[in-house]
Parts: sequence; structure tokens; C-alpha cells
Amino acid sequence: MNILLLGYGKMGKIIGEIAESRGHQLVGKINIENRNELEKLDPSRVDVAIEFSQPDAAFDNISWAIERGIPVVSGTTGWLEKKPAISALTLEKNTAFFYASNYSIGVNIFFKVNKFLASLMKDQQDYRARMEEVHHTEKKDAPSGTAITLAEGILGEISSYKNWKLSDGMDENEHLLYIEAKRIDPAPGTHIIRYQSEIDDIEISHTAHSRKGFALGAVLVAEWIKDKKGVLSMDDFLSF
Ligand SMILES: NC(=O)C1=CN([C@@H]2O[C@H](COP(=O)(O)OP(=O)(O)OC[C@H]3O[C@@H](n4cnc5c(N)ncnc54)[C@H](OP(=O)(O)O)[C@@H]3O)[C@@H](O)[C@H]2O)C=CC1
Ligand SMILES: O=C(O)C1=N[C@H](C(=O)O)C[C@H](O)C1
Repeated sequence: MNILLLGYGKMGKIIGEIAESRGHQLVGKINIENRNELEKLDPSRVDVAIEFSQPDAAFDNISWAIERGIPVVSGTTGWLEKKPAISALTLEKNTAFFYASNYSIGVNIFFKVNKFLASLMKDQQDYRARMEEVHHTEKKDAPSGTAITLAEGILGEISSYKNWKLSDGMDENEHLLYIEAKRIDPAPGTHIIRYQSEIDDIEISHTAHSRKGFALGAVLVAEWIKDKKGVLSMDDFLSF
């Protein structure tokens, strides 16, 4: 399969290595400096674009590929207010767009555990939930996309929380689910959910030991999406 990497930073490089080790060819490794290489690229040579860039670049990168009928697997976080426009463009161009805030299989299991725990906690009014995420200091967005997905999972189960909010240290509103974002090198990504009461605490966590799980998941999805159409997510890809 011919893969175009849109974004060739920490994630793009590992994705490229894994893709090549699985027999795929990289037809472009695009970052800010060499973006003009896209003008010379023949879109018909690209089977799938894998996009891991940065929040303010994701929309243009994804649009560029979808406009040309290239299926896109995107993992960039912090740009999702523009996803409806990408979904509409995907359907108009009859191609495929796949988005996940986290491609690791372990995190996607954790998403399910999170929802199940939240469903058990929904009537337990003595407990307050809060979340902590820890990432490396180069991360541009906070909270992480994964933390937002986890928060949405909790909000979907526990109606007393009306929204999530990045912690400001005060965290006074009992109707808000607070997320504390810590930036400590070299953390690839840790997410902790705590339900705390006067009597006890319940805690679940996921800790990535490296970026390999995110990158492998993105390549597996790229292999799967190649001949598909429409706007797809991990719920379509995973069998659990
Ligand atoms: N969904 C998931 O599973 C995961 C998602 N992520 C997300 O992926 C994104 C990338 O993470 P990471 O690789 O660590 O970040 P890096 O900062 O290491 O890499 C980002 C890359 O994007 C490039 N870039 C910036 N602007 C453009 C542009 N206009 N066109 C093309 N490339 C561009 C940068 O180029 P230059 O070097 O020239 O600045 C850089 O090479 C983040 O949003 C992160 O949150 C990360 C891990 C897992
Ligand atoms: O920027 C990162 O590094 C990561 N970003 C994703 C996110 O925002 O959730 C996924 C992972 O946690 C690593």
C-alpha cells in the first residue's frame, strides 16, 4: 500500500517505521518545511494518508487529501470543532475519513471500562469524579483528546455532570467534571480517573509506555480503511 504521511514529527516517524516494516511504501513525509512537495505528488499514487500534525494544521491537511479522493486516517487532537465540515466533504467526494483521539488498543479497552464504571457510579452521590492526564511538555493542546473522549464517556452516563472543564485549581462547581493536565517529560500519555468520597477512592488508569501502540493502531486502521467509504471511527474498526 502507498501511504502519505501528513505530519512527520514524533508520531509520523514511528508510523512510517511500522508501515515500512509491514511492507508498505511511504510516498511522502510532509511537515511544515516541505509542504510544497504536495503540489508535485500524483494523488492517484496514494492509497491512504495518515495525518498526525498539529491542531492548527489538521483541517488543511485533511481537506487537501479528501478533496483529491484520498482516504484519511487522522489522529491529530485539538481541531475537532471543524470535523463536521470534513465529514460533509468526505461524503461529497465519496471517500473515507477515520478519526480517533487515541489509536491504542489498550486505551480503547480503557474507554469501555471507563463507561462501565461511570454507569455503576451514576447514582452514587457521595463520590466526586475527576480526571488527570499527564503528557510530555511538547504537547500543544490541553486537555488531551483522549481525556475529552473519557470525559464524554462519563458525561454520557452521569447526568449530574453538565460539562467537563480544564482544572483551574479551584474546581468548585459540582456540576463540572474537572480535568487536570500535567506536562512532564517524557510521558507518552497517562490518563487517570478517580471517584473520591470521604470513605474511599476508586481509581482506574491507563499508562502508555511508548508511542508504539498509537502508531501501530493507526497503521492497522489504514490497512483496514483502504477500500472503505464514509466517516468511520474505532467503533467500526474494533469488534468489542
Ligand atoms: N490519536 C492518537 O492516537 C494520537 C494522537 N496524537 C496527536 O497527534 C498530533 C501529532 O503528535 P506528535 O507527532 O507527537 O507531534 P509533533 O509536534 O512531534 O509532530 C507534528 C508534526 O506536524 C508537522 N506539521 C505542522 N504543521 C504542519 C502542516 N501545516 N503540514 C504538515 N505538517 C505539519 C510538524 O512539522 P515541523 O516539524 O516542520 O514543525 C511536525 O513534524 C498531536 O495533535 C497529538 O496530540 C499523538 C499521539 C497519539
Ligand atoms: O500528544 C500526544 O502525545 C498524545 N496525544 C493524544 C491525545 O491528545 O489524547 C493521544 C495520546 O495521549 C498522546
